[in-house]
Amino acid sequence: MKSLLLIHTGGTIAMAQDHSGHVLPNDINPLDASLPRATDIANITTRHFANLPSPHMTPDIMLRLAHFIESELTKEHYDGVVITHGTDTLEETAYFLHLTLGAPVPIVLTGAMRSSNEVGSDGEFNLITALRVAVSEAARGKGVLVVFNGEIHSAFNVTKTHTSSVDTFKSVHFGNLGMVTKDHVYLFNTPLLKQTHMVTSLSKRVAVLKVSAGMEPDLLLAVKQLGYDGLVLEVLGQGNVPPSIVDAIAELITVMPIVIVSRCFNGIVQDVYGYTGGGQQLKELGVIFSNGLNSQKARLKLMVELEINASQLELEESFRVE
Ligand SMILES: NC(=O)C[C@H](N)C(=O)O
Repeated sequence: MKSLLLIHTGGTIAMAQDHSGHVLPNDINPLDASLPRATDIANITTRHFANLPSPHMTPDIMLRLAHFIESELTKEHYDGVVITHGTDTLEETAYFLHLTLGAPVPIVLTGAMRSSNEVGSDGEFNLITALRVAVSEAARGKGVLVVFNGEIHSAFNVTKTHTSSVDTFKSVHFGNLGMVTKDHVYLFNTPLLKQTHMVTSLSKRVAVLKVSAGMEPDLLLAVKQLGYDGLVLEVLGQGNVPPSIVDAIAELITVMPIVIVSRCFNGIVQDVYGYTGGGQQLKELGVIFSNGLNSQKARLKLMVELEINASQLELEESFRVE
C-alpha cells in the first residue's frame, strides 16, 4: 500500500460553527475522525503544522512549510503529500510550493468552504478526494495541484472565484487538469513545468497595486518612497494603463522591476496597443509582461526571483508565457 504525508495548516476545513453561527478554529482537527474512511487509500502519516485561518498565512510561513515538506520527504519515503489549508490564500501557498519545491511526488492542497459541523460540509469529501489524487500515478509530474469539489487544478492556473460556493476554485487559461469520479482519477491535461528555485529566506518586499480608470500616480510613487524592491501592477485589459500613471511608471522602473498582470479574470497581457499608456509604451519602458499569473501569485514569484538576484533579462524570461 502507498504511503502519504498529510499536513494540516488550518482553515475552514479544520473549523466548526459555534452556537452563534460564527466559524472558529477547532481544538481537535475534525478531519482526524475522517481518516478511518481513507485506510483503503494509503498509509497516512499526519502532521499538524499549523492551525491558522488562511488570511493569517504569510510568505514566511509558506517558506517554513516548504522547508518542512523537504525535510519530511528526506526523512521518510512518501508517495505523495496532501496539505489541508484555508481557501482564502490556498492558491498562493500552492503556487509558492509549486515555485520552490516543484513536486518530487504529487503535492495536493485542499480545503473546505463549509466548516466541519455545517450542513453539507465539504471538508471530508475534499480530503478523501485529495488523498486519492495524491496516490494516483497520473498525478506525478504535474507540479503542485489543488483538488476541490471533484476537480483537479494546477497551482499555476487555479484561483478562488466565489466567496461561499463549494465550486469556488476555477482554472484560468485552459481550465482544470482533471476530475475525480467515484471510482477514478482523470488527469487530461499536463501543465508546462518551469525550473523551481528553493530559497532560504524572503527578504524582498513586493507591492501589488490594482490599476483603475483615471488612477493617480501618488500610490506608485509611495511604493518607491516606502523602499519596496518590486511592484506588481494589475493593469487594464490586455496590458494598458491610464496616461496619468505613465510618468510614475517610468520613474519607478529606474529603481525596481515592475511586473504587469491583467485585472481581467482570464487571458494574458501583451504589447498590443500603441496609444499613450498602451502595452507597447509599457514594453518600451521595460515593464515585465507576466505569463497569465494573477497579481497575488506574480508577487510571490517576483519575491522569489529577487531573492536569487534575477536580472531584468532573467525576470523577463522567467515571466514569459509558459
Ligand atoms: N473556506 C476557508 O477556508 C475560508 C477561510 N476564511 C480561510 O481561508 O481560512
